[in-house]
Amino acid sequence: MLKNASVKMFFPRSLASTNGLRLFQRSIGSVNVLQTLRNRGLLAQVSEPESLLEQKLLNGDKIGLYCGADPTAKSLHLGNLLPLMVLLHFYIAGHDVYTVVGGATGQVGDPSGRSTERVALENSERLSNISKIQLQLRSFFERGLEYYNYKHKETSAKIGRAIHTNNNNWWSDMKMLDFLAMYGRHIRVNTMLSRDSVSSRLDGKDGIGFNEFTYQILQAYDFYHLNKTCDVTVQVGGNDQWGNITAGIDLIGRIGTKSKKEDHAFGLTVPLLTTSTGEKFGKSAGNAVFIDPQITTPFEMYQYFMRTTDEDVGKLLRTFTLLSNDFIEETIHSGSQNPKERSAQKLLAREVVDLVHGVGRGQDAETISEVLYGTRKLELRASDILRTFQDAGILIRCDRGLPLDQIIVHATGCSKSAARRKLKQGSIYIGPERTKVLEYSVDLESFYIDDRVLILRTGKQTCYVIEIN
Ligand SMILES: Nc1ncnc2c1ncn2[C@@H]1O[C@H](COP(=O)(O)OP(=O)(O)OP(=O)(O)O)[C@@H](O)[C@H]1O
Ligand SMILES: N[C@@H](Cc1ccc(O)cc1)C(=O)O
Repeated sequence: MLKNASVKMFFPRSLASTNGLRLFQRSIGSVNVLQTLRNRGLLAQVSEPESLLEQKLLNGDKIGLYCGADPTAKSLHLGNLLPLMVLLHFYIAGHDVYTVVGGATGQVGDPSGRSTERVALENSERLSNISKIQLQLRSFFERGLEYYNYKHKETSAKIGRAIHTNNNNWWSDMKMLDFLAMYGRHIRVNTMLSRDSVSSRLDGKDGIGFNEFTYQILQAYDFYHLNKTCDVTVQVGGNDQWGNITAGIDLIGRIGTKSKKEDHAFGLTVPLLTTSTGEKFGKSAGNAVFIDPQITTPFEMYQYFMRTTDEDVGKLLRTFTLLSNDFIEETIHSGSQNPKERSAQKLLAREVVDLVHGVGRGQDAETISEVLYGTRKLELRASDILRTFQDAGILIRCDRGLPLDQIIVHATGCSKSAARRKLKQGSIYIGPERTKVLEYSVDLESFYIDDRVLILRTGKQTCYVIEIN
């Protein structure tokens, strides 16, 4: 949580509002979604025959796609959103998307991309993670659609269906003997051994546990099950999931389904979002930005994107928003005339917060940023400031009539003598105009915004918003 907004400085200026069709990704309909994804840098690998999938899309065929997430944490993070963005593009183009929370697979542990075995979670923790992640998956598509509709006012898009499920639904009644008898012969151990997630562990001194070794079979069967029961033909995941996804394609290919023998299953992977040092951005690397507002507040997410470098901002705008590539290019080009404004970063931060936390939350985060950083003359009303700071959990309350030294003590937690020292040293500024004050006995009334809000700055870096009751 943000602790009363101790801040790093950046100085964005407001960018003109981005509503309107011109700015936005068009409804895709029979347009080739694969090409859209490629243009946005959202495709790492597509399984063959790629041209067949492309043709289906161009024919206007409706397809079913899925992506899974294991309940290994309380919350999804930004890295997990990449494959979900791919599903969102298909969803708004009229295709059906399925999400699978790994109630069953989460008990086993995916070895993909890891050099050590996962630590098993307590049942209670896993169950709690499952319900939180299910809610997040549902809300991602609801908010994604809301975000899309808000911007794309001209036509009602041809939306598909978003269906959310848990692989425990089909694994809980599965008997081991039945599974081995029915599917064991279709699964080749030599292929399993050759997958990166397994082969990379075979030479290490700890090897790999049987649980993690069999993980690919579970995910392969999930794909087979969804293919058979819901007509899902495409699985989407991060590029580290390629082995598990192709295991599913192999299984579907070997067993086939009577009704649609000619039907192929496909895999699409997204490039892994990495840190500047090339590490996968996620839970295991401990560098995740979570989408649960209790863990990473919308304002912290906004700040995270505001810190994007000029080199990365275009890529992230294409990845994490539905704004059209033309509009993104235009923004970056006009932003480069005045780099201090960081207008592309500001657009990115506002759009992603809107998409993840709901339309309007990006503007709220921008409001907080303007108050905290005093980037321009403050024209906000007290009610807007109070609501946004209250929602962000960083509003401080004080009784009317308290002298300034006591307000400083209350806001910062320092001692009364330290507060008076700060005043004497000239490091206290108050009010929207950042007026330097040296005396604790100063009359505060004239510095209040709408007679209810006091902005207090201690030094250049830290700002507090105080509601005067
Ligand atoms: N940094 C990332 N970039 C792109 N996709 C990612 C990233 N991190 C996770 N994913 C994808 O999100 C989906 C769900 O992943 P999962 O729930 O296992 O999270 P994870 O962060 O990969 O977990 P862990 O770090 O514990 O391995 C998978 O398809 C995975 O490839
Ligand atoms: N193995 C995936 C999660 C997943 C689970 C079940 C599936 O059917 C698909 C994907 C991961 O760890 O990222």
